[in-house]
Amino acid sequence: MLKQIVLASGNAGKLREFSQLFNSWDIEVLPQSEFGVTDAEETGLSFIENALIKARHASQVSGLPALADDSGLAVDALGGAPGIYSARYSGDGATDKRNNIKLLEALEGVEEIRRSASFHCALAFVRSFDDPVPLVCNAQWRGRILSEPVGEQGFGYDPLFYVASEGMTSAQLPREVKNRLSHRAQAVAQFEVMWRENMRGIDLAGQ
Ligand SMILES: O=c1nc[nH]c2c1ncn2[C@H]1C[C@H](O)[C@@H](COP(=O)(O)OP(=O)(O)OP(=O)(O)O)O1
Ligand SMILES: [Mg+2]
Repeated sequence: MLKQIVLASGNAGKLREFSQLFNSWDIEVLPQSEFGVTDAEETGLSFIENALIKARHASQVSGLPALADDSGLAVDALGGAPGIYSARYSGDGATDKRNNIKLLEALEGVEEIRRSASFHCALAFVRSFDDPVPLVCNAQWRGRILSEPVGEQGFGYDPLFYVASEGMTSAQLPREVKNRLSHRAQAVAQFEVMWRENMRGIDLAGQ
């Protein structure tokens, strides 16, 4: 029987990537919206704390195991900002576009060699809302922030994130390439190892 887990995210770009990343798994990963789960307040001080908050919230509302992703962009020249505040960087009513504009303003005049940055992704998986032994993983992807957006694919800060090994931004990468290299892809690969070690033979919420 197909096992169901809730994906604790309201971000359409992430949900698209996860549906591809989990494509070959024998579990059904359903977005939190299908269970009426609304956004949790991200009050943590780290990606992993926020991922846990989101996963526990989605599990509590849905009654199912839940997986959450908390991710963001840390720019070295900005002391790691916007970091866990990446989605809220441009304040109330923040959008990807406004966040990108704010980032370009913050980096105005900063020379190319000092524009290094990392995407971070923390994943948290809980079997139930009060799971005392969640599965957690963390990964990062190094790049450099361009001076103007390039590319139409992906979401968030992708048009500004230049990936040297590919010679293009993550918004220009074919999605299967982003889904091989990205912080999220690497975190899911770690998660797959943990899943195999920890979940073998475990009944998911009695399913
Ligand atoms: O691969 C990525 N490519 C580009 N940008 C990215 C990526 N991964 C995270 N990001 C940016 C988007 C957002 O500004 C922040 C995530 O914030 P984060 O709170 O984890 O997600 P969110 O609020 O959009 O949705 P949700 O919390 O429901 O999962 O980092
Ligand atoms: Mg969020």
